[in-house]
Amino acid sequence: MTQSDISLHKRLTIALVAHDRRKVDMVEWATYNAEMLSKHKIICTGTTGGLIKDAFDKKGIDADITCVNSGPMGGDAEIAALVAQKKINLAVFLIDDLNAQPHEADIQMLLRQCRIHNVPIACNRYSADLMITSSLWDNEEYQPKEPKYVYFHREEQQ
Ligand SMILES: O=C(CO)COP(=O)(O)O
Repeated sequence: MTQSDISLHKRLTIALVAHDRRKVDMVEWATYNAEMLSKHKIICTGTTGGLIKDAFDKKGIDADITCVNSGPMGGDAEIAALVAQKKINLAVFLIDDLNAQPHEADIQMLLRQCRIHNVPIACNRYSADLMITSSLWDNEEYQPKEPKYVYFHREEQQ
C-alpha cells in the first residue's frame, strides 16, 4: 500500500512549517505525500511554502497552497493565530533543534497554541506520517478530548 492509497474523505487544513535545515526533510515528506496533500488546504510559512510549491510544480501536482510571511517575519505567529481561531486541523512543524532561531518566542507560541487548542502537531516525519494516515479523521463518532488544566487530587481517585 502506498501513501496515496490511504485517502481521507474529510478535507483538512494543514499547516506545513520547516526551519532552514529541516527543509530538505519537509520537501521530501511533502513530495512523498503530494497526491494526498493536494486534496487538502495547505498553509505554509513563506519559504517553506515556496519550496513545496516548486516541488509540486515539478511533479505536475496542483495543490491549494497559501503562504503567509516567512517564519522570522511573523509567519509562525500568523499560523498560531489561525490555530487559535480553530482554522487549522493539523500542523507539521519540522524544527531545527540543533541551532538557535531569532524568533524562538514565535516558535514557542505556535507550539503552545497547538497544545492549548488540541491541534495535532507533528515535529518529525514519522509523527507526520502517522497523523496524516489516521482513520480517526473520518470517524464521525470520535470526539477528541480537550486538555484539562486541573489539579490532580490523589484522594479522589480512591
Ligand atoms: O522560520 C520558520 C518556522 O519557525 C519557517 O519559516 P520559512 O518557511 O519562511 O523559512
